Amino acid sequence: MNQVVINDTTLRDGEQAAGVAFNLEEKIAIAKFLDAIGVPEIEIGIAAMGAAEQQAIATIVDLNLQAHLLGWNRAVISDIQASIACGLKRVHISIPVSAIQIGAKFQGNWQLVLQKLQDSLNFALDQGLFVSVGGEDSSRADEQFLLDTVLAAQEWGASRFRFCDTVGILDPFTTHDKVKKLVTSLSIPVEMHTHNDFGLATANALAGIKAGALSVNTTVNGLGERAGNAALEEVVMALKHLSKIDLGIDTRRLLEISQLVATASGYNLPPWKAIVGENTFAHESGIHAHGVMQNPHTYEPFAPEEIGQERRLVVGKHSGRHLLSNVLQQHGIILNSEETQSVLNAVRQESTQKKRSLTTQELLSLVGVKQ
Ligand SMILES: CC(=O)SCCNC(=O)CCNC(=O)[C@H](O)C(C)(C)COP(=O)(O)OP(=O)(O)OC[C@H]1O[C@@H](n2cnc3c(N)ncnc32)[C@H](O)[C@@H]1OP(=O)(O)O
Ligand SMILES: O=C(O)CCC(=O)C(=O)O
Repeated sequence: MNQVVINDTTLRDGEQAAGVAFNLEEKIAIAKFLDAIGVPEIEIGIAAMGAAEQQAIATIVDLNLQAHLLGWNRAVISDIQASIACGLKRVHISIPVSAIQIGAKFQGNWQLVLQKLQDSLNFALDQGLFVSVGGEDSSRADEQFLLDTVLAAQEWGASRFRFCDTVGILDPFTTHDKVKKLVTSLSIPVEMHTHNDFGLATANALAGIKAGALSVNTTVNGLGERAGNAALEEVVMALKHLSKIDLGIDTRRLLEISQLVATASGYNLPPWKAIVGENTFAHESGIHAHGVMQNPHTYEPFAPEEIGQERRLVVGKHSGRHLLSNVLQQHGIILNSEETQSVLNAVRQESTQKKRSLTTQELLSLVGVKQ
């Protein structure tokens, strides 16, 4: 299998999440971090948005990162001129490809859309740029029209095609079928761009890769339009552990970049967020904690250190004797069986009342230890 690459779009689709607006420092920090952990390509913004965005793009270009930097454009020559003015050498040109999108935006005039693509593509190629072409709403497009469009883009000189499940309506099986058809008919690589409206963005990205896609769009924390995109941390870890594809990303810093983007976006993650949520390596339930204390693999799919996280054993409503004794022993407290059960009952009561697990201090004061 050829090497699969990440093209992270936290700074473009990620920032399109309603209510998210990164400032220049945050954009620079995110771009540098993505580069530092080995993300090979970063979609850094939309120059057509105006002066502030152009300044941010140009500043990131000037950082001379290892990663390839890509700018997002409509099939509009002035958009591409704006990208060029920022110093970008790679541009992505997007056109709508489904009947519903072409109907709403171009009154159903698909010839006009193709003409705009050809004109803007020619313009970008004349400037010596690498050009990726995106099919907005590829998943709802007529399959023959989509294929004809992509074949035309390939013939006109596009270097890659982005298959977009713009409204996240695919499942992994349908994704695999659709992407396989494209991959077998094209000589340029296919890139996956999947949305999470039904919670399937990562699964669909993986299905596309299994079908032969060689590039995948991600965003840190899955940030993005509506329910978001395929999450960088999920795609990287699922490919590594489930598909045995190591992308060479420094996974030990995934938690750190997740926290950076969460802060910059102004949105905290739910504790159960896959890979980077604060509970992904926390064990409270008696049976789980007992198992983990014998062998962490009983209830952990990989070691927490692999993403820069730490394991936590937490005493709460669902805890059992083994966990409780273990925690108390760490504080020099050894109880007999009856005493342990009585503390456990008190833990259940207090935890239910407080609607959370207990801090060590709260546990110790239940046992009568003064701190
Ligand atoms: C699925 C996606 O995520 S696509 C990316 C979406 N991202 C964004 O929209 C964020 C950044 N966007 C912006 O800042 C603005 O929308 C701009 C600068 C691109 C355009 O702004 P405005 O000129 O004010 O237009 P507005 O956003 O209201 O409407 C979009 C226009 O682009 C046109 N358009 C939409 N998609 C495309 C396309 N792929 N190629 C060419 N034109 C397009 C629409 O038909 C409409 O054209 P019109 O002004 O001639 O009617
Ligand atoms: O890049 C494109 O072509 C469109 C990307 C996009 O954000 C989407 O379709 O959801």
